Amino acid sequence: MIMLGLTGGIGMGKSTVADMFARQGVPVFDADKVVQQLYGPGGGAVPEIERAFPGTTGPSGVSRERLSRAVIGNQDAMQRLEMIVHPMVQQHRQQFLEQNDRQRHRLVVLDIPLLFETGAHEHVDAIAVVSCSPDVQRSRVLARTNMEPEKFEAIRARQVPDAEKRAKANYVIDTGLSLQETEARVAGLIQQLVQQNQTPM
Ligand SMILES: CC(C)(COP(=O)(O)OP(=O)(O)OC[C@H]1O[C@@H](n2cnc3c(N)ncnc32)[C@H](O)[C@@H]1O)[C@@H](O)C(=O)NCCC(=O)NCCS
Ligand SMILES: Nc1ncnc2c1ncn2[C@@H]1O[C@H](COP(=O)(O)OP(=O)(O)OP(=O)(O)O)[C@@H](O)[C@H]1O
Repeated sequence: MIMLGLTGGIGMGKSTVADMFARQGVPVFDADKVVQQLYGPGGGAVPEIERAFPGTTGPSGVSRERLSRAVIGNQDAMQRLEMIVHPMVQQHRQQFLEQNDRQRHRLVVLDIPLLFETGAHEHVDAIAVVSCSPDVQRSRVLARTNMEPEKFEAIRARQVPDAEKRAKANYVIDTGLSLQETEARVAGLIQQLVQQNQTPM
């Protein structure tokens, strides 16, 4: 089974591209989705987050708005949050891999926003990075609700720069194109990876 790590800076199109893989039948592990579950009502991270950052959770789980205010731009706080969340995400990833290995899938995608930052890139077989120009990235991100230029810059400052990611990647997926064109490239990449791994289904 080939494990393809998929990553990219904020707003570069990682979730959109991960959906393209999933639509074409490739199992996708979505780290952000796991975090959403962990933060939801009764989620596994809620009690520890409340202990570390009092007042940031409630009956519907973690308030991302309040948690953002407590951690973004504060290195120590962000690190404490990561020490709570990342081991939980890793555990879910392990379960996903074991399940798909048993089912003998030839290719799986691990959609991990912080692939390099967390060292997860050392545990995958190949790396694909989604990338577009800084202008396109910025305009996509600032179009979101709950996003201001300062928050965008603070998040970006914590991420490995795009050029460095591209240099370390085996494949760069251009998301500055039309959705159709990017999807066609994803299809080509799947074909190439599956052909390389000729183990029986
Ligand atoms: C800081 C939080 C509350 C902000 O929530 P919000 O809903 O506003 O933003 P969202 O989660 O969509 O993230 C926006 C962008 O920031 C990036 N990002 C998230 N956490 C981090 C981090 N610890 N370091 C660098 N970039 C990060 C994401 O990849 C994305 O590109 C949230 O991102 C969080 O709890 N992060 C810690 C958990 C984590 O590291 N998640 C990343 C994947 S495991
Ligand atoms: N060719 C393309 N490939 C990917 N996304 C595109 C493309 N063209 C336009 N978009 C748009 O760009 C946006 C990318 O957002 P997306 O949520 O996928 O980014 P992300 O990298 O997952 O963000 P974050 O890291 O903040 O979670 C979407 O609204 C998507 O429709």
